[in-house]
Amino acid sequence: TGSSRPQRMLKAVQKNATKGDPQSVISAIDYYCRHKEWAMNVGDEKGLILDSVLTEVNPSMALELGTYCGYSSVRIARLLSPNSKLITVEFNPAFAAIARQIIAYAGLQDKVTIVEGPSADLIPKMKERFGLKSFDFVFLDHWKDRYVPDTKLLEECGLLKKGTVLLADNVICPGAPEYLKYVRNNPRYESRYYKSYLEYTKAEDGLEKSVFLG
Ligand SMILES: O=C(NCCCCCn1ccnc1)c1cc(-c2ccc(F)cc2)cc(O)c1O
Ligand SMILES: [Mg+2]
Repeated sequence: TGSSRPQRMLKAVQKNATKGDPQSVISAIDYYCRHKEWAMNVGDEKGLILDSVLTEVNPSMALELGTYCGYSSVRIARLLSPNSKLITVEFNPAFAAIARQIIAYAGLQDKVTIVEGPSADLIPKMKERFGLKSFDFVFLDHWKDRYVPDTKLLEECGLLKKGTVLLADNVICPGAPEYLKYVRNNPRYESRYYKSYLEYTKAEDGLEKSVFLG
């Protein structure tokens, strides 16, 4: 059997990026996925919006739901202050194995913890496992029908505090209509849509930024 798309992406990073240089890892993946083989990374255009929101929030504790190959983990971790951390949740062990190698290649392994398993099971264990009180920033990029239940779970587990920023990928394509309804009609959130494009394509997509009001 041949290689997988994530394995080919890792090879492209090892071939074209410089070890310990996160920006070169990001550029190598974006080049590969734009010119060789599409893949579901947040990508360079939506990535710039992610960067700007991150710089504004400057989180101490960040959570990512949906690691895939670690592209957005690298984008997030490269912008974190010293002693700040990213926890990223991946359901698929094969994805997690590649992500671990790509994050390590970028030299960001000390800032990122990858946890494997269903977010529904892992979220309620976060406080005890990582000794954390709450997250300042959450990037939602996993199964689109899990955005609402996992947001409710984060609320119920007391993992959101006043001012926590949720940023959701793909709210247009593939789409997360229930999530948009949930955060936009909810007095506990202040929401805003950032129009952009589906990674490496001309199709519309965008990010929804929602501030938890406590
Ligand atoms: O499905 C996506 N992501 C979830 C992957 C599995 C998550 C597993 N997991 C991790 C933790 N808990 C569960 C996704 C899809 C697309 C897309 C867009 C157009 C198209 F034609 C095909 C696909 C674009 C994205 O940007 C995406 O993020
Ligand atoms: Mg996505």
